[in-house]
Amino acid sequence: MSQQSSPTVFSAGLDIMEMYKPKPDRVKEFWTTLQDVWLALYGSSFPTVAAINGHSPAGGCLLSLCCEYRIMCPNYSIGLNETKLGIVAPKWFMSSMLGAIPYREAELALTSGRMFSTDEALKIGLIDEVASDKADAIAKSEKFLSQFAKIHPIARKLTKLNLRHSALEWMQENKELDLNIFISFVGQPIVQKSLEKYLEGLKAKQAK
Ligand SMILES: CCCCCCC/C=C/C(=O)SCCNC(=O)CCNC(=O)[C@H](O)C(C)(C)COP(=O)(O)OP(=O)(O)OC[C@H]1O[C@@H](n2cnc3c(N)ncnc32)[C@H](O)[C@@H]1OP(=O)(O)O
Repeated sequence: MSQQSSPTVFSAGLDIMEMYKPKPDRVKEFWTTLQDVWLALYGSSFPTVAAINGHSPAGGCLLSLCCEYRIMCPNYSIGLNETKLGIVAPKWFMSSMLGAIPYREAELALTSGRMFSTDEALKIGLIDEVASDKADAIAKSEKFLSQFAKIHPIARKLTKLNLRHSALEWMQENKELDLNIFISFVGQPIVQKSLEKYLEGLKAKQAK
């Protein structure tokens, strides 16, 4: 079960400061750590559920998409908003989203970098249930997980991993390629300019 202790943020996604003016000695570790987290969580043989008790943009949304079930508290936002930062959600971010919502919804959401409210996310299937608060989200998560007590664990595990096999196999075979794409993409001046503008927007919002 994945849930967070911040009062309003489930996960703010990747640290933009690691991508803005990236330090060559850190960038490889930064990206491979993310790949490894995804491999471990998306490929976990255990049943997994995200209790989303706060905003969940980009990498935060990805974290929840790695789980089999998502329960979200009201009045927060969730989505893969990368295009709003002038960056591109990698192939495996996209395939994680496609595991939850139909292609058409994913294409519209990804190309516009749309963030969904809790109710909108429920409507398109990006989340599975709405909880009234964190305690309710945890109770609902436990209820979801408890149903697997009656299911043969090996049958459940093999079914899950077979369904996720091609995405997991792609990553295992292409970690280096994916890292090189990230490094060359993030180093481009146009990408750096976009990240700078996005960070300025965040600061301006905070100053209000
Ligand atoms: C081919 C490969 C291409 C590359 C692909 C890379 C994929 C990228 C994935 C990502 O995850 S990118 C990150 C996307 N995240 C966001 O867009 C979140 C932006 N933040 C927000 O929307 C809000 O901050 C919030 C999370 C909703 C919280 O709002 P709140 O009002 O509570 O706080 P703020 O005042 O906005 O922020 C406080 C403080 O935190 C800084 N900050 C917020 N998010 C990030 C972040 N992701 N990285 C670094 N810093 C972040 C924000 O600037 C404020 O900083 P200070 O002014 O206090 O220094």
